[in-house]
Amino acid sequence: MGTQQILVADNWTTTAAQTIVRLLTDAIAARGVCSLALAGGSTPREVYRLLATPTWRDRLDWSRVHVFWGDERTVPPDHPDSNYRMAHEALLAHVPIPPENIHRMAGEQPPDVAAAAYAEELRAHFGLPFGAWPRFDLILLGMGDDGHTASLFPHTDALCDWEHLTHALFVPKLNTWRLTLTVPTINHARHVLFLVRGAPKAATVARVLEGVFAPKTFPAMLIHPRDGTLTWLLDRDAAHQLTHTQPEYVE
Ligand SMILES: O=C(O)[C@H](O)[C@@H](O)[C@H](O)[C@H](O)COP(=O)(O)O
Repeated sequence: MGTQQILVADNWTTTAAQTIVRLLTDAIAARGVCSLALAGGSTPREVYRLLATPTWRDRLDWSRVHVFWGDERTVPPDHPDSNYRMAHEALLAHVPIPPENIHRMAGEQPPDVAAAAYAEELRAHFGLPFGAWPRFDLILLGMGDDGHTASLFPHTDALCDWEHLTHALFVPKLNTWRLTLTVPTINHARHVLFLVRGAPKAATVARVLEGVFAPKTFPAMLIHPRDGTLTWLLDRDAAHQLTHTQPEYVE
């Protein structure tokens, strides 16, 4: 069974970067290469920008890093809403990562086509026999104030997909389609790191970490790596409604 830790960091962005570099460095030392799935949205942008600065950029051998996405919007890669575009602008354009190491979800394709193609790309990269699951070294996740993570949105069919590596889903509240890794794909990772900050997320953080199990309403509750670590990295604002959980406070 996996392990869970809750960290509350005063220097949240630096702690996030340190954690990512440590986990990827360990993976490279162990297997010569690592696989990182990026989160989208706005929260991780500052972490990506820090990782792209010269002092941080040189802490990783980017030739040994393969970058994937946990989810993507159904837009072209140059669209302002694209998670690929955000990561490219904040990080990937500034580090010496070979283009072939960047595994983009094709948001511009029809959703089902893009999801199936990404599943094939995962099978090829990880060399998966049929029925096997990819084992990412690190998956970064954000969380919406509705408890969604990646594009696993409340009360959608994506939450019940225990068969596929990826899923294309229509999200009624957004009136749009999304692409996402499925719960089992995420839960087969070696490490999952939730990056959540800010007071607006505090009530949902407390509900997900301390409330009654209600995964259809709070899909982040579904994330528990079977044989890996789950780390919630919070700032004090996002953690301030926790009542009986004992987080570890770090600088
Ligand atoms: O594509 C996305 O939007 C993300 O993958 C999504 O799961 C995000 O992490 C949450 O919505 C939080 O978004 P913020 O960081 O912008 O609050």
